[in-house]
Amino acid sequence: MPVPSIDSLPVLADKLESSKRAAAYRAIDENIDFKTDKVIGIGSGSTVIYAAERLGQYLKDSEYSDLVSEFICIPTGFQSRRLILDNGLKLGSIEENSMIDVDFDGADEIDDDLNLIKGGGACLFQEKLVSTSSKKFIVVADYRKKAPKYLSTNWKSGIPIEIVPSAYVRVSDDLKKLGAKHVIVRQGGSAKAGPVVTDNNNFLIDADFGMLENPAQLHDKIKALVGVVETGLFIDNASKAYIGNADGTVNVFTK
Ligand SMILES: O=C(CO)[C@H](O)[C@H](O)COP(=O)(O)O
Repeated sequence: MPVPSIDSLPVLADKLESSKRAAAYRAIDENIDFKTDKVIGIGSGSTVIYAAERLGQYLKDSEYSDLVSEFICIPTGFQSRRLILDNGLKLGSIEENSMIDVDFDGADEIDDDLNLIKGGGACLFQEKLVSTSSKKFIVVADYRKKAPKYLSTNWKSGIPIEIVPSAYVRVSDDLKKLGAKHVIVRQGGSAKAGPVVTDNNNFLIDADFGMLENPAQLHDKIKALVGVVETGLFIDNASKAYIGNADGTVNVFTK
């Protein structure tokens, strides 16, 4: 079955979903070299669902199927493993494939320099492991994610930080000393009494530092705290961002 052209797709009733699908489909169409790429990163969240779906469409197209069936897809967590398997793609591990050709992932906020806040879906450590192991890291997102200037303008939940569970009091105190206005250990809400536990059996802290004029410097300071595994600030990592609009058009930002 040939890969459907983006223009021929039925319009989705939900404009936000349309924008995510348009961004992810175009990102896949324009950033995989089907002849030379072999190892593909598949991130987490609701937008990357459409990236895995598009790759699944290529798998069913006889012109591409032999090549795509040989692709090894590297997940960034439990949800992304399922996306790979549910779309018929070959699941691989980062232990066996430490060099990734191209990675597709979502973001919670994106600034003009393509610095990102990630971790809204609690997968930031594996997302960073995969994105920083990739020759190209392509961000797929909807129109709500572009910061007018500074990160933490639209994303108000704070910077997600993965921490070793026993260090949560110490790291919370240290983050306040670094200037965080509000620090919480992320809770499971009605789905779980107590903290969210990541795919790596760690906790997450969301730390609100207000708008970030120098995200690189803040990342370095947080990363240096004892107990911090990784921060959700992705600095100088993304190669391009595909941001879908409500009308189905897509803006592409390049570094
Ligand atoms: O960082 C993430 C998960 O840890 C996601 O990529 C981020 O939250 C974006 O998700 P969505 O595409 O659902 O907006």
